[in-house]
Amino acid sequence: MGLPHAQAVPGDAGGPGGEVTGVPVIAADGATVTLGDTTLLAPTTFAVRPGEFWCVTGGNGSGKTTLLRAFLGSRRLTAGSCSVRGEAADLAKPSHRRSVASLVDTIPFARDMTLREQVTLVAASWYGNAPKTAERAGQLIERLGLSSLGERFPHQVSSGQLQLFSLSLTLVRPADVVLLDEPERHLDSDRVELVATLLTERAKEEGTAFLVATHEAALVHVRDGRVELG
Ligand SMILES: Nc1ncnc2c1ncn2[C@@H]1O[C@H](COP(=O)(O)OP(=O)(O)OP(=O)(O)O)[C@@H](O)[C@H]1O
Repeated sequence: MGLPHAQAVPGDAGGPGGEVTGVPVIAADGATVTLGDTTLLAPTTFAVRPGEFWCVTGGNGSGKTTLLRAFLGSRRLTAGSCSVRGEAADLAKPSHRRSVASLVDTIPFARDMTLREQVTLVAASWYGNAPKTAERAGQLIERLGLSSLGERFPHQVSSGQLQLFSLSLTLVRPADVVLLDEPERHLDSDRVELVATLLTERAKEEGTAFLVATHEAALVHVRDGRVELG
């Protein structure tokens, strides 16, 4: 018996249900992961263009994290392909790592640096050590409501605040594609709205493509397209 197929659902901005116009920045073509008799990801096909915000939905164990890891290049497919800017997703390629920012697996924190220092350090590694870099980091910290916590260490903030800090480490760098696995973790509904606004603004203003695995209606609501797994 063949594997079930994932279903791509168009959003308000049009999606895979219709013909994709423009060059997709990420594309899955029959992407499948099996391990022996176990299916981690059923064959999945869709394409996301620059500036689009896509959600990946489906029940627990339906393959959302597996799909994100396939685009990250850390999970090998057993059939089909996942490509970023026309090239197979492969973590070993510097060009791939430059294109893709992610919060899929836990980001390690430095215990002895403040939140602001860590976000600024990541920004400086991409944009150089300049006053404008610190300003950029500060603006993101402020947008995520962390300004008053910037001088604290990771062990001095709550789980939701740590999640916002992880998001700021992910979003402070340039990227063609951002992969997020349940960014709503530990966040109250006001913070989820804040994050949804920030992400969709970045998609529209900077042309970043987002692929976001989520169980959160507020994020699904703002999508341009959706991949339904399971
Ligand atoms: N290393 C592994 N070996 C065998 N099965 C695995 C492995 N990793 C994941 N799976 C299985 O693959 C399926 C997909 O897992 P995945 O983590 O992608 O699901 P998910 O949709 O992200 O789930 P959740 O909503 O619970 O986070 C699950 O049934 C899981 O048990």
